[in-house]
Order: sequence, then structure tokens, then C-alpha cells
Amino acid sequence: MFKVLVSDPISDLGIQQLVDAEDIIVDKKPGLSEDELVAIIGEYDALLVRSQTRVTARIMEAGKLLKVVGRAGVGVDNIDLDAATQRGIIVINAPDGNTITTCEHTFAMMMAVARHIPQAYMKTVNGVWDRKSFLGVELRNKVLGVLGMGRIGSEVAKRAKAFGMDILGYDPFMTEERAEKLGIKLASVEEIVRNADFMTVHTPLTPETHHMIGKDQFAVMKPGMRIVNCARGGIIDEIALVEAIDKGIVAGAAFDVFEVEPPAKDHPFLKHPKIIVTPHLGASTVEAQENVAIDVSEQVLHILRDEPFSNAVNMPPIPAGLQSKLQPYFILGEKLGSFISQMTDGAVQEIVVGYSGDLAEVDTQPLTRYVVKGILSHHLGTEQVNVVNSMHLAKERDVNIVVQKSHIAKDFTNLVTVSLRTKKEERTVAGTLLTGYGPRIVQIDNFPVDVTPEGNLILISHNDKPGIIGRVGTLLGTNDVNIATMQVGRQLEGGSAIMVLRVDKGTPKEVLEQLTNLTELNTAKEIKI
Ligand SMILES: NC(=O)c1ccc[n+]([C@@H]2O[C@H](COP(=O)([O-])OP(=O)(O)OC[C@H]3O[C@@H](n4cnc5c(N)ncnc54)[C@H](O)[C@@H]3O)[C@@H](O)[C@H]2O)c1
Ligand SMILES: O=C(O)CC[C@@H](O)C(=O)O
Repeated sequence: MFKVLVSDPISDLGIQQLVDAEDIIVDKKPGLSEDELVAIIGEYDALLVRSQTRVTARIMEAGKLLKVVGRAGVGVDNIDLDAATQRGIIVINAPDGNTITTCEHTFAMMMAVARHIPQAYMKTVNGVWDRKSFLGVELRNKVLGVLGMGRIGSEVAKRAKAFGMDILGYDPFMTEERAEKLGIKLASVEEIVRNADFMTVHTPLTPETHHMIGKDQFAVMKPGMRIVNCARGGIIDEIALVEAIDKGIVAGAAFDVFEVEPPAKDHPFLKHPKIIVTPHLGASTVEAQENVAIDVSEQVLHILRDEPFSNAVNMPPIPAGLQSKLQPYFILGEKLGSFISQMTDGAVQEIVVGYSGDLAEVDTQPLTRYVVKGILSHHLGTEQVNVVNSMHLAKERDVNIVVQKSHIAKDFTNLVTVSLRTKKEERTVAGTLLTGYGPRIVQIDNFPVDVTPEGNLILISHNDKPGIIGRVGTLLGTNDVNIATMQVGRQLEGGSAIMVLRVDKGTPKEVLEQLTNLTELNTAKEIKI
């Protein structure tokens, strides 16, 4: 007999298959505190949550029998994935069940902000018949900018076409071919900000998307824009948005999500006449709640019964023999993936992973998953991508993955080479494990280097001319960026060259821009590992 605890309000119909199962006992106890959960979780094999329960490391630790945590929804930001992985607890989610519902909520919000529905409602029910203050705008013939063209963003784009809107879409994984199929135009964030009448965000919250719409974007924004966020709080800088509305740049905003939820009582959105809000209701329909609960219950049943399952968002078990052989390479593979995705521009089309030397002899599939995880995590967020789903996510985005093996590894016993082909360019890094020293990057494009992939790095491509290293050092020094180590690689004297600097802290954007403007310097990119 297995025991399942449901600790958030989850659709009864959705979990009916668990209730009906002869080998399962279901207890519904919504609203427990962390301490209360810690006290009882020890007797349960599975925990089912929505977004309210924070499944912390303490709860996992106390869950001695816990095999699976099921999230009825997409985001797993309320679950400590590392703690789950460490304890061998499988975390699953239901990524598809609430797509349409959230897309429809986005439209409800877009139309409400276009026609001032909540504001007009408030006045009318308070006895004021005001037909002058609420002149709206049509959606027809307007430009809609969609940031994040995944499941929800793509559905929004499809429906916006029916409203007669022109759609500009931005997503690092969007290719011209897919954009053409969807009938949208690919654009950069800046093009969207400068040209859209409405803008809606549908990305995960990652270090890259955090405040992706902030002061700089509002400064160049098309006046009169209306903005919708039904994705995650923090993608749009809340304070900068209020300023932009007060300056007359933004005409109105509709938010379902907040940087801190629930927002404080004095949050500037809550009394602003041009901002409408809902309390994270994007996924709250009967249909979506049933869908996600059915999906997640089905997978929980499979896991408890030791049957094949899908939608795991953390680490799968790897056979013991292979685990010990490959384990040290997992870190190298993921770091190479992260490094190359940060140094390469454009939508990813192909990943080529080469294994040379001893590695050519073993089943490297788990290692490839780590490389792909490192690449995709940069764009999709570490919370969403893991070694279970990385290949699936790449396939979903039409990214071709090629694996090549060779018994010869030139100067190294083992070498992992990763090439990334995008619409714009093709780049390569190679790395090895040095006994006693750990992972090393030994090649960047055609340049031999010796770089420990760790911390804050700056990758510079320049022309090999006297004085350039000094100029870079002086510029960083004057901006209080301390260089810890430096590596320079070139092929020919006076030809193109690269520099890899390790610095003590993150490099501000302006400093990177100033670096790029130095004579004989082509590009300067920050890489964080
Ligand atoms: N309000 C709600 O109740 C609710 C409900 C469901 C989902 N969500 C949230 O909506 C968001 C989208 O969900 P989804 O199911 O469509 O996810 P998805 O993974 O299918 O799509 C996200 C897309 O964002 C893209 N992306 C990543 N970084 C980007 C960047 N810097 N710029 C542009 N695009 C970038 C990814 O390539 C991906 O295609 C998530 O944040 C999810 O948690 C909210
Ligand atoms: O459970 C909810 O209602 C939130 C759902 C949503 O934010 C998600 O990520 O799926």
C-alpha cells in the first residue's frame, strides 16, 4: 500500500484515479505549515502540490519514504529540486495541462487593459455612470510583441492573429522556419519594445529574463504601449514600469504575477489607476486544474508502481557501473554546454558533441544529456531543464543533436568537444578532465587555451596587437573589476586572438560595452559558470 499526501487544493476529479486505486491511500490536507508537513511527511510515499506548498529540503529530509513529488502545474520554483535529486526523490510536473487556460487569461488581461474593464466596473457598481473616462483601443491592426514563444507564447500568437494583430516574436529558440509556420515575424527585444502596441511575456524567470524589461527598455519604448505579464513576477521590473506609466510612456499594464507573492499591501500596482491585477490566476480554470491533476496523478501512479513515467524534472538514476565512470565528466559536460551557449549568438539549430579517447568506448548518452542541459539551461532556466528532459526539450525545439566518437584524442586521454550551430554562427569549445585539477577548457574555436570553467569570466576576441592586453587591464581596473587570472590564445602573430579573464565579481553591462569599443577588440562577453 502506498500513501499519497495532497497538500494544496487540487481538483478532486483530477486525483480520482489515485483515490480509486486499490494500492493507494490518499490524504487531503491543504494549508499545512512547513513544521506540520515535516511532522507527518515520514509516512507518505508521494506528495502532490500546486504552487502554495513550499517543498523544502527539510520536508524532503523528513520524507524517509518519499519517492515522488508531483507538481500540478508547470513551474517547480516552490520545490527544492537539488534536495530532491540528492535524496533520489523524483519531481514531476504537468507542463501541458494549463497552456490554453493561461493563454486565454492573457487575452482576458489584454482586453481588460485595452478597454479599462475593471476600472469601469468599479465605477459602475459604485453608482457612477461614467462613459467619458474609459475610451479604449482596438486590438485589430495593432502590433503585439511576444517575448517567449514556447507553449503559451505560441498559443497567444495564434489567437492574436484572429484578432487581426501583427505579431513580433522573440525567443532564442525560434527559427525563421517556425516563425513562418506560425505566421509571425522574428524580432529582437529592442525591435519589439520600439514597435509594439501591446507586449506580453511568456518566458520562465531566469537570471537572463530577470528584469529583461527595465529602465533601458522603457527609455526607448513606443509611447502608449500596453503590457501584460501572466508568466512570472520579475521578468518586468515593477518599479521601472510604474515610473514609465507615470511618465506617460506606458498606457496600461495587466499583471497576474508579482516579484513577491502575495504582494505587500502597499505595493505600487495595487492602487494604480492604470494597472490591473489578478492573484496568479493564469492556470485557474476547471479544465486546467483537472488536466494538470490528471496528468500528475497518472505519473505518480506509474512511479509508485515502478512503471515507465514521463515529465520528470530532476535526475534519473544511472546504472551504478556507468555512474562511477562518467560522474566526473558530468560536471565538465554541463560546464562546456553552459560556456558555449553564453559565447554563441542566435537561435540554436544544431549541437555536435564529440567524445575522443577512452570516452569513445563507453555509453556516453547520460553525458550528452548533461551537455545539452548546460546549453538549454542558459535559455530555459535551470528550474525547467534537467538531465531527464534536456534531450526532449531540444527535440521539441527542432534542435538537431549529433554525437561523434573517435578513439584518438590528440594530446589528451579524454576530450569532450561541443560545437553549437546557430542561425548566426558556429562556435566550438573542448574540455578535458585533468587528474588532480578537475575540468579544463583546452580549446575555444581554433585557439588552444587552458581555462578552469568556474566563476565570472570575460571572453574577448581581438586582434593580436601590442598594447591591447594593457588597455583591457586598465579599463577593467578603472571600473573596479579585478582580474584574478588571464589566458590569451592566438594562432598567428598579429592575427585574430582571444582572451579569457577570470574576474572577482560580475562585470557591469556598461563596462562590457566600453571593452567592445576598444580599438582592435571585436567582442567582449561575460560568461558565468
Ligand atoms: N500565471 C500562471 O498561472 C502561469 C500558468 C502557466 C505557466 N506560467 C508561466 O508562463 C511561462 C511560460 O510557460 P510555458 O509553458 O509557455 O513555458 P515554455 O517552456 O513552453 O516556454 C518558455 C519559452 O521562453 C523562452 N525563453 C527563455 N529565455 C528567454 C529569453 N531570454 N527571451 C525570450 N524567450 C526566452 C524559451 O525558449 C521557451 O520557448 C513560465 O514562466 C510559466 O511558469 C504561468
Ligand atoms: O498552481 C497554480 O495555479 C500556478 C500555476 C502556474 O504558475 C504554473 O507554473 O503552472
